[in-house]
Amino acid sequence: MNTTHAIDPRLSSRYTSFDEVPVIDIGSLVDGSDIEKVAQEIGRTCATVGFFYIRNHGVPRSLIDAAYSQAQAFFNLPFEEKNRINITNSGPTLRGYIPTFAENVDPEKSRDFKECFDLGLDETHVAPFFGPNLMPERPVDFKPVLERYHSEMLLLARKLISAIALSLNLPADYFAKLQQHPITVQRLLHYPAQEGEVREEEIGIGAHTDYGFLTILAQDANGGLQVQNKEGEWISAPPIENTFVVNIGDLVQTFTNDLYKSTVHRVINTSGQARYSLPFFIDMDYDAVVDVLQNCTSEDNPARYTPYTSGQHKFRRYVNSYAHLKGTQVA
Ligand SMILES: O=C(O)CCC(=O)C(=O)O
Ligand SMILES: [Fe+2]
Repeated sequence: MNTTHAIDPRLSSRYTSFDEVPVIDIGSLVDGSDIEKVAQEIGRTCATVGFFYIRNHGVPRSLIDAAYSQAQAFFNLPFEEKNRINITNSGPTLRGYIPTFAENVDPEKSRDFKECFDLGLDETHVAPFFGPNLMPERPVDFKPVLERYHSEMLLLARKLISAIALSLNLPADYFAKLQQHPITVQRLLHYPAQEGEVREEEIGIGAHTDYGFLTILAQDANGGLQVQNKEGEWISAPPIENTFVVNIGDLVQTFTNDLYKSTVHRVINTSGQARYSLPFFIDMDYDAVVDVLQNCTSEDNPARYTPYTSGQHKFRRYVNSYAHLKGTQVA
């Protein structure tokens, strides 16, 4: 990665050894040979970093490459064509195309210089965040390739989630029971090349935590993802071949009474190139209640959260970040 131009000093990150965002080999979780070992490692990392790379995840390289190709072909379409499937036309489904600056995850501080496309799998289930996708007419293989990619992500997420349950001394299917029809979003992201000095007021994606349970991210070779550590320092999470970046979201932090961290992160694309990434998000069922786990409380450490539903939390966070939802009443 070449840093081709000056960067606002407030945006600098400290490159540290990969140990800071650890790499976990999940081969024995994927093939079932030593689930417990991987679960313990994931648990330790969730309690310290909240972010980790996974290696030996079993997702074919050819499928990941195909998903990137479809994303690039889609974002290369004329704006008017993409804008026909704008998320604002999707009603409560909240799927489709999101132009630059239409979603700002840290709106007080920065505008997000990114465009997105969101799709889901469950097109018949009836609840907000579910329903028909808004699919583009081109590229022709967009729908089948991305649905396949999304399905693979869901399978992988379920394995990781069972490991998270085991790491908390819960039955492997503890969370799965609250994820019969989970809200999922497969997002495609395009961060256009930023010209001139990159300033904090306008970066790829502003500082935020993820709203859901778990995120699995494929990032291209251009870098730019930064993760905030306990001291408030920004640590780079550079691309590593044949890995995904996994992070836990707000729902896990609530379930675990802050034991596991929903870590703040952002993207600053100083590569001088267009950057693409493919984050997959999984929450719980829309109506599932997110409440502090009993085994994460004690007399000295009472519950720090009052229960809420998964859908309620996601919708609140959307209202804060989507221009077209500003001012919407939230239950
Ligand atoms: O593009 C990335 O590397 C991260 C994106 C992200 O944080 C998000 O979509 O929530
Ligand atoms: Fe994120």
